[in-house]
Amino acid sequence: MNQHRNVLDVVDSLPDEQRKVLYRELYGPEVESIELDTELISRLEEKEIELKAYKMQCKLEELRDPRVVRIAAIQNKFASSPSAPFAEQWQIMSQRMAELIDTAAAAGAHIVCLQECWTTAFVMATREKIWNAMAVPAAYGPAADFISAKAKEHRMVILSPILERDEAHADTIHNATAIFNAAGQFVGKTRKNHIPRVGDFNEANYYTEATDGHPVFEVLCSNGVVARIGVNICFGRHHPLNWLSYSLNGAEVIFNPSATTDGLSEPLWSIEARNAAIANSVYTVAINRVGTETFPREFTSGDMKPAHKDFGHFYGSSYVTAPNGQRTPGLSRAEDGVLVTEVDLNLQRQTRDAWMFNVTMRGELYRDMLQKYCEAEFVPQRVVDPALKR
Ligand SMILES: NC(=O)NCCC(=O)O
Repeated sequence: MNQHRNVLDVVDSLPDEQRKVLYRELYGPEVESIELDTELISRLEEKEIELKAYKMQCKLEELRDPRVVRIAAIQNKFASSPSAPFAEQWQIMSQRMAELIDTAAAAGAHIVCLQECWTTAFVMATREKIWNAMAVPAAYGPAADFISAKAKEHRMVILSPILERDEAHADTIHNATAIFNAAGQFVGKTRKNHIPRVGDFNEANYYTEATDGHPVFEVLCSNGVVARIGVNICFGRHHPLNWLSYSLNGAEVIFNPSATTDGLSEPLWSIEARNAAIANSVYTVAINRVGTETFPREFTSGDMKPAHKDFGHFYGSSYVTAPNGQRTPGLSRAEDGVLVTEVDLNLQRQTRDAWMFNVTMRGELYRDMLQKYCEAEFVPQRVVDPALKR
């Protein structure tokens, strides 16, 4: 069996009747595919780019116009080699990214998000500081100029997750996402709130937890729709309060640019971003890298395993979930791809009106719990079985 088949490939190979039942149970009502230009698809085959496009369902409302936008996720391998000279790595990577962004534009995307730290290999496993040389400023410099030009060319909002060098703050390094509007202007940046300390993800050697809260960016799409977007970077997807905070600040779509490997998180992948969409009545866009990145020197991870030069396979499988839990099929586990999803942002309010999680959330209950928990004198609220009492 092809090791890169995923659950939907298996579901798709079933007889129609069974496929429909399983699909409904796993992913909600089946999403509609968007017809794509066959010439475009064959051009993309030559470039080894998978393009999938879907449309989420949403009811028409009597008093509000639909607010339809196409949101896109890009997942890709590191196109260069981590052993190549740094300038060459950037050149090859940006060339490949140009093809992927052009693909999203050709499929009519209004907002596109790239994967976590797209400008570099996922170097943090090594703990070597030489890679800091590849960090770039968010608002200016090579990555910003490149993304700004692409945003302007395609009149597309672009979310560009980078390894950031903050020159104004003593050259510190951060894991950030820069947001550019459809005119190519820098809108702002946001940083990673939760830094992993698991497996080979040794990111605390490079940067610290963000202190900028949960900013939500209100952006104007080229079709006139205003969308409110948040960016929950990678490891933050394991933290429900992180998702909640973007949603409380008004996010309608929360992107989750990630880099995560099969031995570690794959069983969690299809659950977490989808659950966050349901719990917060938002669209979520989970994006993961693909491929295996081999570094020039061995590293260890304090887990008693032998030294190694790669940290496993990034399994892609990027997908989108709607506020009502309906989700798209994922992109491939192994190939570069672009996932375009047409959504009506009105579905957020429709879902809230139906389920009322926004009304039943009991904010004050959890405010009080967290307040107590954060105090040094915190005593857990436990009731002990008398049989256990001495
Ligand atoms: N990039 C990153 O935060 N990865 C951590 C591993 C995971 O969250 O699955």
